[in-house]
Amino acid sequence: MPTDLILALDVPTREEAAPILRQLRGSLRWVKIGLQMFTAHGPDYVRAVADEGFDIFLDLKLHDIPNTVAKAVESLASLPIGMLTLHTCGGREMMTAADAARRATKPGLLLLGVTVLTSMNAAGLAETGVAAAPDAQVSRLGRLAIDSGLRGLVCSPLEVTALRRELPADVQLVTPGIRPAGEAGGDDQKRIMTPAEAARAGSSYIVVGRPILKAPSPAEAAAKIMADLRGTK
Ligand SMILES: O=c1ccn([C@@H]2O[C@H](COP(=O)(O)O)[C@@H](O)[C@H]2O)c(=O)[nH]1
Repeated sequence: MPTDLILALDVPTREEAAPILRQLRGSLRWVKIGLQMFTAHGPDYVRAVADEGFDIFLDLKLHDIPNTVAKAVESLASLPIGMLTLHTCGGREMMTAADAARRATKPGLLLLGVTVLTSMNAAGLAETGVAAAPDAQVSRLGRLAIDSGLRGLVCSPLEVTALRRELPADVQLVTPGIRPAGEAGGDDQKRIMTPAEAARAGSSYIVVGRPILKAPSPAEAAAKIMADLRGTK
């Protein structure tokens, strides 16, 4: 399957998001609504963006005790979402409970396990008590997630080649940490690749926020990234 683009809609207001969505309607399928927009505008905003014709990736990165996460999945099941994230470091019991709730309430939902945030490097991991290198920790958490019933992961594109060797072929690998050539550095993302590199590595989807949102023309920036993705297939 060709790699597809997901726009991370990380802006403060609906008014700021509206012209960006208007420009991308018809060319872009997936929009990621994350903590910034969800905490400000809530479930109604998810419904509103879906009503505009976009598929929704709800990136809430759930991480709590198993019962609480399972109940959150049940509550979110009434929303028009196609993907939802939880943190794999919540452990096997939490992921199994979340997946059981998904099967019972919204079987078509793809639950994605966030492995190691793309803003973390080895030094950052070590500060949290994780001695493993990021790629080793991603492999460990990725295998645990798939073993717990999940069919998709969020990781850096740098880890995709190794995960493709280790995991079943149908596992969806969603990769933020994308920076177009010449745009690397100067922000919080640490484990990065260009769109074309991520596609060649085997990402199912790439997630891009600021390189599109802060571009003089978000529509042109997104079109360029989509052309880069098509050029790799
Ligand atoms: O490990 C992760 C998990 C999620 N994200 C999210 O992706 C986007 C990336 O946005 P950029 O502006 O392109 O950096 C953002 O919404 C993050 O919450 C991630 O970056 N890394």
